[in-house]
Amino acid sequence: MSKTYKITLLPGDGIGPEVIAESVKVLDAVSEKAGFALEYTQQNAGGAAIDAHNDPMPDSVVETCKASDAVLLGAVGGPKWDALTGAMRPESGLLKIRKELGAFANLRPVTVPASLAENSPLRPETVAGLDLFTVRELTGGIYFGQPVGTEGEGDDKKAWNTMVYSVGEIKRVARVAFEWARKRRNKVTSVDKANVLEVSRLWRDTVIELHQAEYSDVELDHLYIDNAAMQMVVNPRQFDVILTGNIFGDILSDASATLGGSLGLLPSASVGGPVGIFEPVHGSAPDIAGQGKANPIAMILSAAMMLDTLGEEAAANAIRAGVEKVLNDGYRSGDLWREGNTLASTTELGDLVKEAALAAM
Ligand SMILES: NC(=O)c1ccc[n+]([C@@H]2O[C@H](COP(=O)([O-])OP(=O)(O)OC[C@H]3O[C@@H](n4cnc5c(N)ncnc54)[C@H](O)[C@@H]3O)[C@@H](O)[C@H]2O)c1
Ligand SMILES: CC(C)[C@H](C(=O)O)[C@@H](O)C(=O)O
Ligand SMILES: [Mg+2]
Repeated sequence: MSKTYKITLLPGDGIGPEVIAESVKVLDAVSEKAGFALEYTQQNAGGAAIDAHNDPMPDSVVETCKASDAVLLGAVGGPKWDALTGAMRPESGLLKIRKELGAFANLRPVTVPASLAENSPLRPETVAGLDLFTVRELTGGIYFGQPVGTEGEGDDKKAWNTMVYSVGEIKRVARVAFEWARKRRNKVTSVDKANVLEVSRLWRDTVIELHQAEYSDVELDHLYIDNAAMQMVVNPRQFDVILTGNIFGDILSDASATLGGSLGLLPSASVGGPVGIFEPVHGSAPDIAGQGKANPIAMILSAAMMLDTLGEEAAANAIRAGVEKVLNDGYRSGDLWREGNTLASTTELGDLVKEAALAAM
């Protein structure tokens, strides 16, 4: 009997459904060849769930996710729902599912194959062959801290959010970063704002203590977030694993999209709980939705990270090899296209990656 994994698909909004379809196409092909099966349950999330159920993440969807082996998520949000506030926003639905699944560590790798270096807005020699890995805390910090509120009227109207971390929250995500560093080039750069924020002072002290107690074999340094954002584009090769909090990681990981030249390339895995969520770094890209222009590679590589987590590394590696082959052969969606490349649509890229992945098995 071949192994069957239960996957919940949350395509979401905008380009979410378009890129999810390509990842499923690739997954179906490699799983069949590798001899395991994926059984999908598709549910609404974000704006699509607001439209269908008046709730961006209904409890029934959370229960389906909890009962599965992994969740593949496209993207949520868009102009249609932008006037909504608080828990009714599509983005709140995403925060809810991350929290409910205990996905406190968001892994955001960035690799730039030599063939992509010419597509980067940065110099090819700055980015060719680059390989870095951000571990972003995902269920705490200013996204979740209390109190949150708005009060008053006119010029006296105020609003506030609170950035809170406990030692326990910092330690558990820092451990993830140190463990990944040991499997990679053995270096962690912790990014904070300890020159200004109490919460960052605690972050830095806790990372230093944990490092001394359990991970002194790993090289550790610290950068302030403003400097880190600058270093990311000027000298990205200094980084191996970047460890940072929720909002700094959000910003820094979009900045890291400049390295390969597009957000449409960056996958992520949100892990730590019993069921992982595999979601591209990008959003619903309303500006290109419905036009066949979306780059499906971020979503396809997120699906590969899902297979790694399920223990199907051979199929995951074949997907990554397929993506690399297609890029080496010069195919590009519009976000990356330059003179000399071959322009490909979302579905064409999915087909090409599928064939190249199968050939790599
Ligand atoms: N994980 C998520 O669900 C997620 C992440 C980020 C933003 N969002 C939401 O998405 C909506 C749009 O946000 P935004 O415009 O700030 O960010 P975005 O990531 O959707 O788009 C930013 C830019 O990158 C481009 N882009 C993104 N993904 C691409 C892809 N796969 N292929 C080609 N180009 C791509 C877009 O066209 C756009 O120009 C908002 O509602 C936001 O809250 C959701
Ligand atoms: C849509 C939003 C809630 C989300 C985040 O900030 O975490 C997104 O920007 C991301 O990077 O996954
Ligand atoms: Mg983001």
